[in-house]
Amino acid sequence: MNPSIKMPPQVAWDSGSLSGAPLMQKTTHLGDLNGIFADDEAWRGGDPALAVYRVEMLDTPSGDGELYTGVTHLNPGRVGNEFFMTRGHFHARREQGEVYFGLRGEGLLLLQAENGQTRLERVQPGSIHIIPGLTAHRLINTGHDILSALAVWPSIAGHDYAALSGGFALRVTTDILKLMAKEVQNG
Ligand SMILES: O=P(O)(O)OC[C@H]1O[C@](O)(CO)[C@@H](O)[C@@H]1O
Ligand SMILES: [Fe+2]
Repeated sequence: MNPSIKMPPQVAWDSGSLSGAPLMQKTTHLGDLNGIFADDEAWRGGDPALAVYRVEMLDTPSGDGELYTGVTHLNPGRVGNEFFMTRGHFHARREQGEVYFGLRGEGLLLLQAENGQTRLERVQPGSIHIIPGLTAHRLINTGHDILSALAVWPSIAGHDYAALSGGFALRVTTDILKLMAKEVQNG
């Protein structure tokens, strides 16, 4: 018998769109992000129905050893002077890591250790981000276009949002971004 060749799901590298397999989708609107942005007044003044980010995921099995694959499409925008970002989370199973790949747009991946120490990685088409266990993660769109990043993570990882109810220790605003650009220029 001839071996058969299966067509796997596809990601369109330019748009980040997934196809060729059953998908799941979730859109997070500005109104869902109460308490996430520093400027509460600016958040209240925004349109709660505005889409901030959309996650499309392959509808694949869960359980020990299974991996999830998804693409986050984060719109450009700001609340006050803070850039649009994902809610951000630790994994409920803290030791579980994750890999992100930048597909389009430009932004930052904010990483935070359990002791509150933060670091930033530049996200751009082709960038690879190894998020180790015990590390909270959030995508931030600092550009003018949609920021899309592919993520692969263990299905057992889960999400812990409560551990970050006080917010991440670093906020990326227009002012901070200008400061960081200056530091890069000055070496
Ligand atoms: O759960 P948050 O912080 O809204 O971020 C969503 C993104 O994070 C993931 O959980 C992957 O870490 C995906 O569901 C999605 O890519
Ligand atoms: Fe995650």
